[in-house]
Amino acid sequence: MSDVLDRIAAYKREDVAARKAAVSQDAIEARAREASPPRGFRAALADRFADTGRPALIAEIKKASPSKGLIRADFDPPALAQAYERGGASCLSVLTDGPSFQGDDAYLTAARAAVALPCLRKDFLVDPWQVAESRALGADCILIIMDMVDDALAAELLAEATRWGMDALIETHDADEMARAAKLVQGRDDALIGVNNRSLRTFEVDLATTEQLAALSPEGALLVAESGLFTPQDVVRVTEAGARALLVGESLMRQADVEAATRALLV
Ligand SMILES: O=P(O)(O)OC[C@@H](O)[C@@H](O)c1c[nH]c2ccccc12
Repeated sequence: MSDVLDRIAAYKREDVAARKAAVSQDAIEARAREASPPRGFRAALADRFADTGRPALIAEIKKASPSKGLIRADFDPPALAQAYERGGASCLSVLTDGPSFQGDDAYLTAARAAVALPCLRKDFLVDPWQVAESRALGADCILIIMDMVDDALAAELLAEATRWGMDALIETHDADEMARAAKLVQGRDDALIGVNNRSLRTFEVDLATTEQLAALSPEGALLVAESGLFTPQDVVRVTEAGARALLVGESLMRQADVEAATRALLV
């Protein structure tokens, strides 16, 4: 049965094939080497938690989504990046997928240039070529969605991220994916593991997902609670479950005053 994630994987593979045909591995690596050096993404999250005892925020720049349609019409990535930075975010996440999220590679580059924060390229990675491409765009961290890759591809993406000095957020949604993620990061002390509270197949959101999977997260991994966080009470709930960082998009993107909303979520 074909659902949203399968459809995204199919068009992503086509898109990447076209991009690779236009820009070789050598050419994309040359661009990656010229990019602004990586800002420590995981380190920024870990430092914030160590300093404050409170979870760090990864604030997401997201114009639209397949589940919600248009989220924010007034969309200026550099201005949003600065509002998030002033409001207390530790890192940014920028959607670059066009077809499903109305994102753009240029949004990542423009947002990152406007702030000092480390940035996650939020996209669907199905080929190691995209890791060098992400670095060439300035990304400090990539996303590995366990539901979208097999173990071998996940390991390749992670190794590429490490080779380029980037972090990788390894996203899980069920116990099987968490077990695969744990195996993937075995022996590493820099693991960054996300629990997506939203199913990318049904769009159902349940914060209990973080509570259930946190207990299965490997020792030493920095746990990120992703999606569906709207109130300070939601933040308390996932923090008590073990999350050390939060990935939040919609609830902040819907506010007129993004800086104030960011501050208010973190009280
Ligand atoms: O807008 P929300 O519910 O705060 O969610 C943000 C983020 O977690 C969500 O955009 C997301 C999590 N994992 C993803 C993978 C692909 C695209 C998007 C996502």
